[in-house]
Amino acid sequence: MTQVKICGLTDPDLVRHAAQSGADWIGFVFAEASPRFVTEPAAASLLMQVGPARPVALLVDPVDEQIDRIVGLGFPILQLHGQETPDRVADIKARTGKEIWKAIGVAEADDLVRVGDYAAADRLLIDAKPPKGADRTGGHGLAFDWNLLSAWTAPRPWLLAGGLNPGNVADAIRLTGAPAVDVSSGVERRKGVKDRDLVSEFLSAAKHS
Ligand SMILES: O=C(O)c1ccccc1N[C@@H]1O[C@H](COP(=O)(O)O)[C@@H](O)[C@H]1O
Repeated sequence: MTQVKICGLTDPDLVRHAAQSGADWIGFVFAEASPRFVTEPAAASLLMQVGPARPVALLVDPVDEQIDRIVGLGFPILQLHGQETPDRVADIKARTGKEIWKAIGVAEADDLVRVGDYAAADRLLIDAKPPKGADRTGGHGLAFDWNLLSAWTAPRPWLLAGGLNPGNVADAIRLTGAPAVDVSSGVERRKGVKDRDLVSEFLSAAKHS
């Protein structure tokens, strides 16, 4: 069954709802430019609501001090969504011993070549590139051309992200063979505010495809 991450939750009821509805992972965004930003104290309290889902800390080019604080909160998984190099990802893996995900922005076939360099990442998150001049590296609700993945062999476990929603996630899984998917904007009616029904619909569509 396809695994699902719901990312960018800020409300304890929604965290409980996503977990009880079958989300495998729940993501918390520690990037201040994001409309889904959570402070570390807020995250500490949201973490108590994740139930059987696994929490993921989304970080953008984090310094060591931030990493240490986030690990101290109890996050078992760090999603690196900035310009982290393969060496920096390896450093963070060695420093924390935690499960590390590395997001890769894709717009053309060449973008997939460099994923092989990220040998220290436990999982790759294949996402659309942000629009030019954007103030943040993800969470724009934009998809890339999924056909780029149809003949791609992933070097390690991976998730598909970027512009997914309840209406397109089944097609995306069918076309790309993604074993796991990640959504943020596609389960919101207002930017940064998750919608219970859309979260349920997304989980149902992804899990039944
Ligand atoms: O969600 C954000 O605001 C965000 C900010 C900075 C980096 C990444 C962010 N979100 C991640 O972007 C992808 C795709 O999101 P969307 O579904 O297209 O809105 C996803 O991995 C989010 O975790």
